Amino acid sequence: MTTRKVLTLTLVRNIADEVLMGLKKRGFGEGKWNGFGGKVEPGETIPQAAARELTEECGLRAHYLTKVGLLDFEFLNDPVIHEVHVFETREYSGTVVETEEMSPKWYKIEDIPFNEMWLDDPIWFPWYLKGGPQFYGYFLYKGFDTILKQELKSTDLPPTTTIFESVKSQQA
Ligand SMILES: COc1nc(N)nc2c1ncn2[C@H]1C[C@H](O)[C@@H](COP(=O)(O)OP(=O)(O)OP(=O)(O)O)O1
Repeated sequence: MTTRKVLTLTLVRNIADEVLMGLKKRGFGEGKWNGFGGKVEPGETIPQAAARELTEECGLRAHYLTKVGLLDFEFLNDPVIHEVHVFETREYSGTVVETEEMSPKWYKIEDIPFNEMWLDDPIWFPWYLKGGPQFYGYFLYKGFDTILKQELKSTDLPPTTTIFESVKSQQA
């Protein structure tokens, strides 16, 4: 029987259209560049978890988060499926800082370090970058270096946005 671990992954874009990536310093995905995120804790909504993880991992507070996609990762002989909710923000406050978990760096789109990221990233990232409806992806991994099955499709859902009024009012 499988169980689902619900996780978030947030991509931050600046006015120069760069993407903030984080080099994971410990734990799952150590040594890989990724967006910012982690487990949804009891009592949190998924966007609240995404906002919290973003602040914990790179210091930024999102003014809003737009849900751009959903990714399911299954690992052969592992009953735990990673259900990863992917968000984007382009409005935030605070200063980018290195944390215990992540070393952040802005990347121009053409310089995103796909060869130092999860194998699935070069597959779905271009869908994210081109915009449009939310995407859905499924990846079956054998270990962490082989993808046995993959599916990526567009859904009919438009991107949905959660605005964090408390952050906005703190700015006023
Ligand atoms: C191969 O599967 C994955 N690919 C990609 N590109 N990203 C993934 C995959 N599986 C999970 N992720 C994302 C989702 C999260 O943003 C992180 C994992 O978060 P982490 O393990 O750090 O989350 P927590 O369990 O909350 O960890 P801490 O309690 O240590 O913060 O990677």
